[in-house]
Amino acid sequence: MVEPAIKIEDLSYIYSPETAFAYQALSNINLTIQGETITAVIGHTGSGKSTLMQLVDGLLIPTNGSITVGKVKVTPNSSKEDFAQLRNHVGFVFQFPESQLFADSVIQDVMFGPLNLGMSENAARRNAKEALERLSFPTNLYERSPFELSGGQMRRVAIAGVLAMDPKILILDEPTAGLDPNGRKELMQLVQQLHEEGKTIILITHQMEQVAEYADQVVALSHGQVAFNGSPHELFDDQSRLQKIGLVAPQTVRFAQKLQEQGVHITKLPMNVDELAEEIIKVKKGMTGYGK
Ligand SMILES: Nc1ncnc2c1ncn2[C@@H]1O[C@H](COP(=O)(O)OP(=O)(O)OP(=O)(O)O)[C@@H](O)[C@H]1O
Repeated sequence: MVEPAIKIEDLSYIYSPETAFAYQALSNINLTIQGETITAVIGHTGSGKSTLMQLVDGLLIPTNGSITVGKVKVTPNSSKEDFAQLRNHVGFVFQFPESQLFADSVIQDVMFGPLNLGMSENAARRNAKEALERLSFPTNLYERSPFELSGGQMRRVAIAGVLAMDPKILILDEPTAGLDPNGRKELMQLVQQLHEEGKTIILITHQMEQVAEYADQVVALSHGQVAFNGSPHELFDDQSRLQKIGLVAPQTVRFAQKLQEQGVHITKLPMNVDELAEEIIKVKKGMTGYGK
């Protein structure tokens, strides 16, 4: 059994506390995220997803409660070193991470994080090359300015910069935003591959298709609280709960539910197109059918 990667207990966060602008963004969050899983964090705009993930990455200090990642536990009274340790375990790929590229060359940009962690020049270069290779980034572009690259290539360089630090946990904030369909598919294949290599992945997303297809666990936030925590199947199976949190099931699920309304027996809610096709083939072969 894999250890929990992240344990969040009674976590609250208030922006600008004790001022006229004080705003409670998170209240009493209790969550466990298992290691080596893909967890989707979803919820309406302003529900608190980014705030929660910045806390998990040690970029914000909790107002109350605690976050434990491996042997590191941070509370409102933890030291700067504790927060720095948390950041060593967790890599955060921000939305549109390419906007944070800055170095003169691709390789220099990707080496920045490892060097910052105190690695030697050689070790940082090795890690950077490995990360770029893993992202199938062309070697002949390593010395190119990141600003001369295409949008998809820039995104890869930015992600490589985080991977080069080899974090056990990887948070990706809307990683496919702004990419074309091919770019989206390639990026999600990479996410799947990193997961298979043992990384714990947290995906902040508004795309229910991604949740259904890739997530093992889904955490839905609503107004700074956990409104749902379970499997995608459990989430999409309960239409009234979905409506209450303001979410819409992915098309494959809605299609199957429409068939169910017509009396067609569906053996399993399909989480992707392949599973939907399987269900339709079963109906066609008469293995299932009306009301069976
Ligand atoms: N620096 C800040 N100061 C004050 N309030 C903030 C700050 N950052 C975020 N908030 C507020 O906290 C709440 C949660 O914001 P957060 O960015 O975590 O939501 P989100 O779910 O990530 O939204 P989105 O999907 O739009 O990215 C929102 O009401 C937001 O306006």
